[in-house]
Amino acid sequence: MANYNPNSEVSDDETPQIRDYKTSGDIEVPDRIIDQIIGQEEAVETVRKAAKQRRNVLLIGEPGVGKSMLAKGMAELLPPEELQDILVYPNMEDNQNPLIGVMPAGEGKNVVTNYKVKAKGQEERKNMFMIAIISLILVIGFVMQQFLAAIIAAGIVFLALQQMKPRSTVMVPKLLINNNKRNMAPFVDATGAHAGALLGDVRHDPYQSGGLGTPAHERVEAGMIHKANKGVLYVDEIGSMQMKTQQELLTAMQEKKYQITGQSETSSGAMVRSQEVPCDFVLVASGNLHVLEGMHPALRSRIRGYGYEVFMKDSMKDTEENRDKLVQFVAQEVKKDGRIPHFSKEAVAEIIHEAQRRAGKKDSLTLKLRDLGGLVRAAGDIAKGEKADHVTVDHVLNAKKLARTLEQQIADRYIVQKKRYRVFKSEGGEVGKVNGLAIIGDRSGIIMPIAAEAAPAQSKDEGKIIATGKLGEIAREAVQNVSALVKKHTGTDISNYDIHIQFLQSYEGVEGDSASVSVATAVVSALENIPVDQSVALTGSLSIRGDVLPVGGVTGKIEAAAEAGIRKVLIPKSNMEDVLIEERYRDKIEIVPIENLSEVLEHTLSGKGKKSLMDKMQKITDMVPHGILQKPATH
Ligand SMILES: Nc1ncnc2c1ncn2[C@@H]1O[C@H](COP(=O)(O)OP(=O)(O)OP(=O)(O)O)[C@@H](O)[C@H]1O
Repeated sequence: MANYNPNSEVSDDETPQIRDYKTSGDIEVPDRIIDQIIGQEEAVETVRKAAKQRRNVLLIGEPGVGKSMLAKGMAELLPPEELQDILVYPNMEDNQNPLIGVMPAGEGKNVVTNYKVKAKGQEERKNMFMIAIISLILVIGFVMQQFLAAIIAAGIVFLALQQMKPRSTVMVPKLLINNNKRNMAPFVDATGAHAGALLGDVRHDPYQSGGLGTPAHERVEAGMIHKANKGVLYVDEIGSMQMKTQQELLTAMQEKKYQITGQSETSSGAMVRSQEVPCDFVLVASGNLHVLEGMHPALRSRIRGYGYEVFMKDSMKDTEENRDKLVQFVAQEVKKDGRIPHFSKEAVAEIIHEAQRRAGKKDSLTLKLRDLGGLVRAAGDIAKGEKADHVTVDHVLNAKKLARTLEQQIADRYIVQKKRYRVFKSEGGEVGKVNGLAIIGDRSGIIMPIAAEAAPAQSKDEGKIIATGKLGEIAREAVQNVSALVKKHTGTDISNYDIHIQFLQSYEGVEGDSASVSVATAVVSALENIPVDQSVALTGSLSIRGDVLPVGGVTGKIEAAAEAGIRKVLIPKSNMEDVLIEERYRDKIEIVPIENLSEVLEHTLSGKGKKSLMDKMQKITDMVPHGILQKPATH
């Protein structure tokens, strides 16, 4: 693995020497979608196997990691020679039950053409007959010098024949599924489709009686399950599909054929029901883990029993081989976009650097490639706007500033607003108030100020923990965890107090489980009446033993703290290797690794009372060397 230090500026010798190329334009992009999928080797392998055996697949994973790409790739692997055309014929015996014809792809069009020729011939013969009769009447009338009578008689005969003229006996079938000239099995994305679009429908006809209406067979519309016959039917977020529709989907999957009927009960289409229409598709369902909750159990068990379930990766190891794949990814995205210039080698390296940052953990590269593709396009647009020959590092850096996600923009606004209204401070000391850190969305950090107040318990039996809002549960848990520690080591019994916890102006989308260390600090400060240094912000999850456990999104949190003017940030020691903050923040903020609550208090508490509390704790630590409150490390 090349010694690529992401925390330093990209320079020549740090640029991954992955391939001999000048710009991404020199990189070959594979033709097949399946070969373009990066970092999901197991999933690709499974899909290859599933395609061979025509098995259904359930893909579970984060958004934008390549689920729909895999489904498309699978369609490419299915044999196109099996494709069929499907025709709907009128049923002379039962108009409401149109007949279905299936033939190899390409033949359907010829059949319809033959029928049209026949129908046209029949129509022409009928018209000739009518013209002959009318001409005869007119000739006889003229010969008998009865002009008016002849014209009237011709008119009456014309109308009578028109009225009596039987409907053409040759009714042209409708080409329901046309696979003519298709060189790949169909890929049909049925995400969010309603029942009619998915299962087929029969259109309403207001003139259904009296012979004026459109024949039933012409009103039959194929559903996506039929269009996906011999190909792939892809349904993302399958759990949000109505249960009844999922049930019907399962039936179609098992039977491999499904009758088409009008989906609306009040429509005349509901009276029509076609013969069974083939729908021999492979289902590729996808979504995140929550999707399983909304999934019909029988459908899930069908896939489990007769198919494959795949959990997609959201990051890959940071190896030279995998960085190579990201080079290919950049080339692919540029080619797919078709309008932006190619990337210089250094600009590609900057994208790889961003992939490392976005992975949020040590030695990893993100596989949330839809988002990374967004950065590629944004940088490309900037370069194109400047009429540059290729995209440079500066273009990528500018794109990172400009193409901020919604969550990043919300996070920025939060910082500005909270600063303006002084919801948090970045200097001085305050009792019971802590600058916690949280993440919104994927990786955007925000300051989440937490305030605690301790008052003697109102109830005689036991004090209460009063914490409201979405994060209340986390606060209660954190206080419960810390209560044993506090009692044992400071002598203060939390149960004698009512503890109020408030997340100041917290945002609903915040992931809060990493706030427990901050909550505990706020509570200790409030109970002991010792101020907390407001130039410090912290994140970490607290165990009941007082250990600080790792959390997610440390890079985003540290950057948010630096942005907010905080000078020191405490993060779990085990997260240190996940830190990949941008160069511009490096001198602004000190990052301190913490392992236990003692260290947290050592770095956060300030002023009067701190020394005596720490001394008290130190004594106990000396007595219990491997206890919960270990000796604070010196940093
Ligand atoms: N593993 C990957 N390899 C290459 N490109 C990828 C990969 N994952 C995502 N992409 C890029 O991101 C785009 C979106 O990916 P895709 O639609 O397959 O994601 P998804 O997992 O289906 O997401 P969602 O569930 O939100 O639809 C792709 O068109 C491709 O440009």
